[in-house]
Amino acid sequence: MEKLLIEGGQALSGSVIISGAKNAALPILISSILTAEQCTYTNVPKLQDIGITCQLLEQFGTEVSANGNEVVINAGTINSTVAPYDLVNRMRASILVLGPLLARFGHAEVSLPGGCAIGARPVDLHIEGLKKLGAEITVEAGYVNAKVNGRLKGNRIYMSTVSVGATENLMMAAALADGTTVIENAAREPEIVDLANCLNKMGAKVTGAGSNNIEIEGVETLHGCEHSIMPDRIETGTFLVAAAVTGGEITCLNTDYHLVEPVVEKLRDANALVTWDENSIHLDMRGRELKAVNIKTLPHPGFPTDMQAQFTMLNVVADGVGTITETIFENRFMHVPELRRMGATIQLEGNTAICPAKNKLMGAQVVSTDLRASASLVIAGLVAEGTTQLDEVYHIDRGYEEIEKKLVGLGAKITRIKN
Ligand SMILES: CC(=O)N[C@H]1[C@@H](OP(=O)(O)OP(=O)(O)OC[C@H]2O[C@@H](n3ccc(=O)[nH]c3=O)[C@H](O)[C@@H]2O)O[C@H](CO)[C@@H](O)[C@@H]1O
Ligand SMILES: C=C(OP(=O)(O)O)C(=O)O
Repeated sequence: MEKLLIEGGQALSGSVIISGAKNAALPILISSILTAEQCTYTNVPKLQDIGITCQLLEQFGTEVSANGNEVVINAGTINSTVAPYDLVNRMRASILVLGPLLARFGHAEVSLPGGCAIGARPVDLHIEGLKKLGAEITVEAGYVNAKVNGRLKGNRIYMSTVSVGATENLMMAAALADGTTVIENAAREPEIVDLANCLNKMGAKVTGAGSNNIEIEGVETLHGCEHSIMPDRIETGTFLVAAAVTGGEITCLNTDYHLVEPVVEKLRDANALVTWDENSIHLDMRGRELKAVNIKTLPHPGFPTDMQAQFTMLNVVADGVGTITETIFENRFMHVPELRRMGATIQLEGNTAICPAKNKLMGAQVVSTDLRASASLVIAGLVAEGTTQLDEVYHIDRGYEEIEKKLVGLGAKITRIKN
């Protein structure tokens, strides 16, 4: 198992290039299933989850070639519509293959992803939505078996809970359906907009992405495309928080302020000086006292749950009382016991984490439990006195491209130990 060793005490300083967004790249790579023509994607982050997605696509018979941050996929050669448990259980977003496989081939057999460290994460909305489009679906022996006679049929789908993944799955399925689909109470995340833009380049007719009513006029076939993945707003936010917490000064390049507005607002509440231009964001915390903030996670454009752990960590070392309420996932405070091992005082009351006062952290051996929990522990290691050993770093490799290389470039002392 690989570990990260982090020597605390360096203020981050300099520029960092932000990678393409994991959460946009996953559905977009999967959308290649919808066409028999070649699709070329650029600015794809080199991440463990991208590797698993490529393996999953290859398992269907798709031809995939990756060169740096470019991935070329030809799904004209698909000869299987089965997504097996051993790949799906390594990455929950694998469930996104269900809609595209069903829409193009009329059948799909996809393992249920199951829960993960942050919550039960059911897929009922994906299944109910596809049924509304005319699919016959049964769940047996841990697999979702879906089929349709002929094409899926466009319909009105009201989502009782705002779900990013279900919105994406249904958008992709509806793109090849017969007739028009309207997804009401759709998720509004920027990654949904990136997927819609990519689908439209393939000849789909999607309007309203980014609002809570998305309309998809189905077409008979889609064609290949070239698409550059949007910047990762969560990676951007994570570097900004790391710079704020260490009292540093950084510029995030190849990103977009509009993607991280809710995060930047909270950094300003925390007393950071933040400025931006068209594709960079600058944060300066030198000589400024970090202040605790109050946050409630919400679907976009609210504050993103994927930045909750990093801000919980910020509150641990900030002046004043900070309160963080998690409303999206029922178990997303796995970082709290690990932060406590480093000296953090955090009270957990239901779905709220209260940091009553400023703490001084000491390096310790801690363990990654999930992707963003790991990010918060890396940030903790950057400010703690002494050395922090972060175990099970594969979690962080799911979502941060070359994390230690980027941090070292900003002056951090961090090394990876490969056993
Ligand atoms: C690959 C990807 O893009 N992952 C993101 C995506 O996950 P994901 O798409 O899995 O998250 P959802 O938006 O679907 O989940 C939101 C809430 O809806 C619930 N739910 C979801 C589907 C369903 O069928 N039934 C149901 O009850 C979930 O348990 C959760 O409580 O959005 C989350 C919320 O912004 C982010 O934290 C993840 O980083
Ligand atoms: C929860 C996350 O991802 P996933 O949905 O892939 O587990 C995340 O990116 O923070």
